[in-house]
Amino acid sequence: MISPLVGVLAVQGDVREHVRALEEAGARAIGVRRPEEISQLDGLVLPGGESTTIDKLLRTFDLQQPLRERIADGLPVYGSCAGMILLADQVKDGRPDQQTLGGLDVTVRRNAFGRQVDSFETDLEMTGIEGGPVHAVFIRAPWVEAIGPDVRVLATVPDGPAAGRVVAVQQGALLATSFHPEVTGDHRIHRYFVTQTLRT
Ligand SMILES: NC(=O)CC[C@H](N)C(=O)O
Repeated sequence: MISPLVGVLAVQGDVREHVRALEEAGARAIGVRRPEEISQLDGLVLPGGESTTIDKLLRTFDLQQPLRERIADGLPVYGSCAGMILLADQVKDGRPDQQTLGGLDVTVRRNAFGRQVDSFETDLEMTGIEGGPVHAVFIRAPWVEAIGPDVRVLATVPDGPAAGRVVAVQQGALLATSFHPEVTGDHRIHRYFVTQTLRT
């Protein structure tokens, strides 16, 4: 079986960690920063970083339109943190001129966990991920505030001040987490995503 080719958007953010995690999950992984690199992909990861910066660079590098087209065509995409914001149709607390790629029928709130708990870690159960809880690392993370009818909630914060907040969702080929599995050495979410790229 030929392993799928999964791109990691490489304009800003923690690209290398995702490339490594995807390779360990059985994919061929490449950094993507040019429009002509998009058509060959079987899947794409939008990494964490700063969504306003990534948005600007997507437009500068003429990547926004081709990416929107491939997302509309059903390209499997996994967005983590800033990547979740980029996939969301609606953003609260974004910059006034902030745009997204969209496709995921959700409203996310940027930097939602507030200043006191900018960054935190917790263990959570995630639908579709077997073998026990996932260690979730949140870094100035968004959460999901509203979801459309076709969106499945895969994980919520189990306890603490943000208990019940939605932090992992899926809609068809689009997967998004508020947290960063690429920094934990646990590649089950990347494996889950790579499996999704084989289905389409
Ligand atoms: N770790 C992250 O990706 C942080 C996301 C960042 N706060 C943003 O709004 O884009």
